[in-house]
Amino acid sequence: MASSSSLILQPLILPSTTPRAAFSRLVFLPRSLSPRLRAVSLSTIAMALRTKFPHVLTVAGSDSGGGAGIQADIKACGAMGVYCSSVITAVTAQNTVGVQGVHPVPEAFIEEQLNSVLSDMEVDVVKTGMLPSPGVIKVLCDSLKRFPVKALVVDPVMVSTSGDTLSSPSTLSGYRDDLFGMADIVTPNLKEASALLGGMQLQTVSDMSLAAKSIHKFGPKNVLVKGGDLSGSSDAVDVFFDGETCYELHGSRVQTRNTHGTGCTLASCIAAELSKGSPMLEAVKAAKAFVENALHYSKSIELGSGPQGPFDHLFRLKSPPYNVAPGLKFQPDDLFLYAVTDSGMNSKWGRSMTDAVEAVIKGGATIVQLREKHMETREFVETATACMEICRLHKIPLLINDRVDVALACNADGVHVGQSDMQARTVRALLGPGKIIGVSCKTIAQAEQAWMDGADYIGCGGVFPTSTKKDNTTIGLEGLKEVCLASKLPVVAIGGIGIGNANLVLGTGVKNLKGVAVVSALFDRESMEGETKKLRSVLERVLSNVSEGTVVL
Ligand SMILES: Cc1ncc(COP(=O)(O)OP(=O)(O)O)c(N)n1
Ligand SMILES: Cc1ncsc1CCOP(=O)(O)O
Ligand SMILES: [Mg+2]
Repeated sequence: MASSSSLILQPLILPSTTPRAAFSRLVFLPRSLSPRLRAVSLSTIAMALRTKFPHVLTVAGSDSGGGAGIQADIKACGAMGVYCSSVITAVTAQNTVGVQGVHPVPEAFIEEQLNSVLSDMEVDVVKTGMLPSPGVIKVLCDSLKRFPVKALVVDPVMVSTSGDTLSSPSTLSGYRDDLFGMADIVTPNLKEASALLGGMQLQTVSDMSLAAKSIHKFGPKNVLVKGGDLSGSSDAVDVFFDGETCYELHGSRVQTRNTHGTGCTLASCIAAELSKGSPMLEAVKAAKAFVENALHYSKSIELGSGPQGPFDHLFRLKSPPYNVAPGLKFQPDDLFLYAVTDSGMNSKWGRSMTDAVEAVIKGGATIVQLREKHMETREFVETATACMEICRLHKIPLLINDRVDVALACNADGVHVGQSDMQARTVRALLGPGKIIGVSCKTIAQAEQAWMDGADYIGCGGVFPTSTKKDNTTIGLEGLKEVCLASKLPVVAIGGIGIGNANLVLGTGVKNLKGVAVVSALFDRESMEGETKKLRSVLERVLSNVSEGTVVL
């Protein structure tokens, strides 16, 4: 083995994002190598370590308004951290009012653009948008046969939301007979799915499932039917079919006029995620979350006088990182065993907050809230940051009680607020759409307000008398049921709950009552892990009895 004196330290300039990453890429070569061999070795290593930049090629039309088409695709891919090249199939004159003109690019020149990019630039995924004529579809299919790529995403753009035609009806057979068979996914909206299926009526989610299955027969590996235009639906439901299973993907319907380009963006984000190596369903979910976030952040944009405005793909550049960092997405079932800490109890038993959090997670807690009424702010942030690390490791959401500032500082998954804390609507504005917000409610009116304010769940209680929270009114099981039945939100019960009475709570069998939140029954005990395990097994037993129809009291 060469001694250190016979080694040269040869830093290679290789793609790296941080100084630390650059340092870890320094390469040692023996001094004894001839300069020529050294040069050859270095270039071989450089080639081997070269970072391949994920690359999406979009084949679509230009939107002069910048909200949809090629412009949306490039911005979306950039926002997802992916390189995007573009083959332009048509130039459109459009704005927020509608499409004023379409100027198709000659097919031979589309072919030339495809050749230029595909022959040279290592494209991973091709995404298609506006393909104005059957001839363009044929040119594209031929190019893809000559230059195969890892995946093909087809957004069968036919008519703009303003009702203007973007591709001739004769393209329908080109899509169905030629392009779909090569596609990894096709992403029609309701109108496009209906046109592809000869005018089939699509009015419900089950119609969408049928449509997805029928379109799958044309040959694509996966189909996503987008339900953004489904009338009477309070959320944004898309149906994904992978040839075996149909999935309903629910998202929140963002109230905004700035929706121009959502279809192009969704398909581009799917392509971008695929180019990074994500599996298809994960790519679709990530794309849907991106679009939902972008719509949220763009609600206040005012551009143009028409009915449909553009949104901001690059919202992440302007938002503080804690607002957009992907945290744990809220799942109502996370409320099943909700552990709420108490520093008084921890110090009584001589344990740190981190040990306490680790113990309840090991015992089976499904979500944790740090409820610290007296801790100094600096200590609270440090403790919360340490607890966040533990929770992240175990994929358990961590919420902060009352203190939005602490939640922001430690990038917690969310905040729980009560009726005298900051209003949930303000918390939502500060935390952004991706974070979890819980609100304490004792009445139907409070539950309605929590829903309107954008809360994710309700904490309802005290169900039984408790000495943990002073002067707290007890609402009983009846009060709990009343709030649950009046709200669409998932509910967690709190107050005086433990191993001895958790069955009474979950045994009510109310559908949106998802779990129990517990302080003293876990933290004012010698073995927190053991107590959490016991409570979890009680809850699981009740749940299985309830789902079999037996209510255990
Ligand atoms: C899950 C859960 N539900 C209710 C509460 C109570 O919150 P709040 O009414 O703000 O009272 P304090 O906890 O702040 O005393 C909660 N913390 N968690
Ligand atoms: C925070 C809170 N909110 C309503 S009751 C309560 C206290 C619950 O504590 P315990 O589980 O010890 O009864
Ligand atoms: Mg509070």
